[in-house]
Amino acid sequence: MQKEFAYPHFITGGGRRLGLAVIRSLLAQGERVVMSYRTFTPVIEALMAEDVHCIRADFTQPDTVSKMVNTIVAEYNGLRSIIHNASDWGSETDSEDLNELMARMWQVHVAVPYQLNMSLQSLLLCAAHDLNQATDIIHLTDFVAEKGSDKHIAYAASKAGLANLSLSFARQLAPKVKVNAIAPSLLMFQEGDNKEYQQKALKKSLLCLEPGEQEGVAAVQYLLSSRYMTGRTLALDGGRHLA
Ligand SMILES: NC(=O)C1=CN([C@@H]2O[C@H](COP(=O)(O)OP(=O)(O)OC[C@H]3O[C@@H](n4cnc5c(N)ncnc54)[C@H](OP(=O)(O)O)[C@@H]3O)[C@@H](O)[C@H]2O)C=CC1
Ligand SMILES: Nc1nc2c(c(=O)[nH]1)N=C([C@H](O)[C@@H](O)CO)CN2
Repeated sequence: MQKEFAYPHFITGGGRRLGLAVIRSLLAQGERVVMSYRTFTPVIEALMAEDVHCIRADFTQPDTVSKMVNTIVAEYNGLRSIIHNASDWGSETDSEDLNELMARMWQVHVAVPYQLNMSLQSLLLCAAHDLNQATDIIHLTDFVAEKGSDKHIAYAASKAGLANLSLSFARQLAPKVKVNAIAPSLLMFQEGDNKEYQQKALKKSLLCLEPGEQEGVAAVQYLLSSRYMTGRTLALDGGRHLA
């Protein structure tokens, strides 16, 4: 199979909300995109029709992850970025088996991002050499990685692990690859969030607003355009750390 020469962005969990918004912003810039999805929906079908390379992978099923890695390595000579967006916001109250919950949180938020960074870093380095500019790894973490969460304990711990990956990979891959994190506290509510929950969540920050997915898109775009940031976290939290 002829290898593709344009260096695409690779984003995980691109089928909805922030991941999908990031894809749309990259396509609008004329960039090529490879994405992973877990659930096939009409959105995925539409992205395929727009020449987005959509690869199915459930991060709790290692064989689907390995197959995805093999596909990317076989079809591309380099990657412009890896954006780790896929996430499972698991909670202790919704879980009957806490060992399974912790294992799943670690798998989705730490083990697979680690595997992808280790397996695909040569493609990032190759693109950086050819483009003569640094390429990027971006981890979507969470405000609670630093502060903890009493309702999403395993989730918060796994996001802290993901945040730590940013530090290690920033050391390992500099100067050819920049590695940063984005830590939102609130970007957008879930459809099922009731008014009482939303009001309580909004009051946790100084700015008391739901910024929406474009706040996250702007942060991704900043990191991709920055020439001098690595090993850092962009905190998108409305001043919650001071509230
Ligand atoms: N929304 C917010 O306010 C906040 C978001 N964040 C972080 O920002 C990022 C984007 O948030 P948001 O858009 O709300 O995320 P969502 O929870 O809406 O979507 C996450 C994506 O991850 C995918 N995913 C979930 N589990 C798996 C799995 N086991 N294997 C593969 N993919 C999986 C989903 O795939 P599919 O749809 O195909 O099932 C989905 O597309 C996440 O990392 C999140 O933790 C942090 C703080 C606040
Ligand atoms: N994977 C996800 N992680 C998180 C989500 C989400 O919808 N998906 N949402 C939040 C909330 O914004 C929470 O911080 C306040 O309601 C956190 N992480």
